[in-house]
Amino acid sequence: MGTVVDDGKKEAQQEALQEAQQEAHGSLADLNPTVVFVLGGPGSGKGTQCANIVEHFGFTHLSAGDLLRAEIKSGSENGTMISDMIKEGKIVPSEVTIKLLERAMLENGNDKFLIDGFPRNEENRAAFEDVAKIEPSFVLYFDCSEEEMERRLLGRNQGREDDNVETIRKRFKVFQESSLPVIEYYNSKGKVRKIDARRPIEEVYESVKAIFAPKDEKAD
Ligand SMILES: Nc1ncnc2c1ncn2[C@@H]1O[C@H](COP(=O)(O)OP(=O)(O)OP(=O)(O)O)[C@@H](O)[C@H]1O
Ligand SMILES: Nc1ccn([C@@H]2O[C@H](COP(=O)(O)O)[C@@H](O)[C@H]2O)c(=O)n1
Repeated sequence: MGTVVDDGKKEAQQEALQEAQQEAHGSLADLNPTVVFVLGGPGSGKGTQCANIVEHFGFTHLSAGDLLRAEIKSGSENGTMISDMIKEGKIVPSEVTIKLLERAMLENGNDKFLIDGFPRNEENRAAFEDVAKIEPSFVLYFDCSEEEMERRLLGRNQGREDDNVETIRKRFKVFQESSLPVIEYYNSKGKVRKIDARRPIEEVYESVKAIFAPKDEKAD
């Protein structure tokens, strides 16, 4: 167990590291990126469609869930807390997730980001707005039935600890209670582009393409 002095030292080191990173990579305000939030229930196909968008439209894909899982693997002091939250389908405190997103955006340096699986609740949304001062251009919302999402997640086979029936149902509940209100918030601002995600991957992508390359513009 660390002493108070050790903890204080660690915090100071982290702050210094963050300042150094900011100096090296600038700030999000300098970068002023285009951001599209990609939302939808677990297993609705967000990651699958993001890969297509990256390939054809020059966006960088940042999945909040992937960043959190990488943080666990890195041996970070937050690793155990994050792992426990993910196993329960709970939402990790915003400051943790936002730091990871901010760092990834600055390190990457692209000015077009698909932010997948974020904001997951009202706290995520308000905190990101506060820290990053970025409004999304729009929100891509993949709408899918729970029955279909559960079928997909049980067949995903990526060894994820949260892809089991018990946790999947908890994740559905969190989506209904915490994430849908965020989608409704953006809908009230005219920012939601809703896609029927129950269809086959290629058909869903046709609808996605129409949003990113309207009318006669063609993707590569
Ligand atoms: N339209 C689709 N039809 C059938 N299967 C699909 C479709 N889209 C994605 N899948 C499959 O469903 C599984 C979940 O997809 P994906 O990982 O893209 O979902 P996600 O929304 O990113 O999930 P999560 O939020 O849990 O990370 C994957 O195995 C993927 O291959
Ligand atoms: N903004 C977020 C995003 C994700 N989480 C946690 O990660 C789990 C997996 O997320 P996926 O998007 O990869 O399905 C999710 O169930 C949460 O536990 C989070 O806390 N905050």
